[in-house]
Amino acid sequence: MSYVVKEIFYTLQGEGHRSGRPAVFLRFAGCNLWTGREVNRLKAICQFCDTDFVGTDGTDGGIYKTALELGDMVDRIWPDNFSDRKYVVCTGGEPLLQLDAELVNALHERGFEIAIETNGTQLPPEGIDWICVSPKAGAELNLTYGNELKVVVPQSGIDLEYLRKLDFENFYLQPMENENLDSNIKFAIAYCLENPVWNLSLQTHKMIGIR
Ligand SMILES: C[S@@+](CC[C@H](N)C(=O)[O-])C[C@H]1O[C@@H](n2cnc3c(N)ncnc32)[C@H](O)[C@@H]1O
Ligand SMILES: Nc1nc2[nH]cc(C(=O)O)c2c(=O)[nH]1
Ligand code: SF4
Ligand SMILES: [Mg+2]
Repeated sequence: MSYVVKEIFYTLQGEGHRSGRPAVFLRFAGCNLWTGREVNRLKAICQFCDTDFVGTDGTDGGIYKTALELGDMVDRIWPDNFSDRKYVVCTGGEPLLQLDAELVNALHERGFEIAIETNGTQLPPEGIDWICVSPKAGAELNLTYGNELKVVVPQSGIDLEYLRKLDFENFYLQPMENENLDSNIKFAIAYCLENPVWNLSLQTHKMIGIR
């Protein structure tokens, strides 16, 4: 199995429960909820995406022919030493269109703890260490368990009362970045204060100017 990768980079997790944690981000190309092309955005199931996941032209992007080859590249990007803290966040695009048992094994063999950021439409291979699901209105939610549920708000057609009963350890609301960001933040704050199961997740990497 080969892997189509947009980019690989080392940064701090900006969002959710583990925000602030150093991680290699492995961004796969392609998504099942949007082509990634602006001309198709308004026809997409997911219309608010903030990410360019088309093609292989990012840092260390490319088509990796084997899990071993991709595992080696991720390992090369982790700093020397600190081998007990190795952490990779698989994202995209939709990582579960490509992440398979072979790649999970290759990353584990190199000492990585493996996280995913997923839209929840696909089921994961076994062994992923940290699952963050971010459901999308109008898309089937098939992955209903994990470590964190991170809902971008507001989204019409998303039922937060239903979602908070699912089998997750942590529940986050993340304000949608668009022209209404300020009011989206206010909405998320008010909702968390009234429904304290929910915690606020801010996209901190955007505030501090890192990737
Ligand atoms: C680009 S997605 C890639 C992973 C996967 N496809 C997903 O949707 O979870 C990574 C995270 O960014 C969130 N996100 C995307 N666009 C956003 C926006 N405009 N504002 C806030 N969060 C956004 C997603 O909901 C998801 O939690
Ligand atoms: N710093 C940083 N943190 C992130 N957390 C989730 C991201 C993503 O695009 O999946 C992301 C990202 O793109 N950058
Ligand atoms: S599901 Fe994720 S990657 Fe796909 S378009 Fe939506 S936010 Fe972007
Ligand atoms: Mg991002």
